[in-house]
Amino acid sequence: MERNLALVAMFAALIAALGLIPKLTLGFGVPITAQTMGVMLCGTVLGARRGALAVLLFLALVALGLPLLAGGRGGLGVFATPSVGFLVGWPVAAFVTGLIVQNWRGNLAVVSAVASVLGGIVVLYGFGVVGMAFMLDKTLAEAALLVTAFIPGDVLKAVLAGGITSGLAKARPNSILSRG
Ligand SMILES: O=C(O)CCCC[C@@H]1SC[C@@H]2NC(=O)N[C@@H]21
Repeated sequence: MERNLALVAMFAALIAALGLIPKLTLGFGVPITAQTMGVMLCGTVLGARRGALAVLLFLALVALGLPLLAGGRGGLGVFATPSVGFLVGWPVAAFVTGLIVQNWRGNLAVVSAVASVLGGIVVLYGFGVVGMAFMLDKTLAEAALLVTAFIPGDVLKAVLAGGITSGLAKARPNSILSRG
């Protein structure tokens, strides 16, 4: 129990730490950020439930005003930006990513990378597109076209998440809760 809580807090802190890497804000107001890789890692390492909880804890701290989003942003205002769909989708992305890793045996690096693509890109972009269409007053098709700008970076993050998860499993097998 205490160990679960500590790991959830540690991964919320990991997402915050990845926010120290400078973001690149695109013309339509949603940044390219390394924090998405933290969301993927929450799922691949902690599994569905604990991974989603870590992301929810991170978002709760952001909502309370802590400047933990890349570029030092925080507060309820960030949920009224074109990023809102992605932010709402982050816990779901971690959950789906974790669910896939928990249920799919096979090479951990490959499974984690593929799970990160499915949860952290396919599912997450669904939320992101709806949020962007709403906030930017665009059609779903127009918003979907805009998010393609994130694909190369996010695929790279998914591959990195796979490698990091597999490396962690070799160094500290007990830390991989998704394969418990
Ligand atoms: O910091 C924010 O405003 C939230 C950012 C949400 C960014 C989304 S997550 C998926 C896609 N990949 C990125 O690198 N950025 C977007």
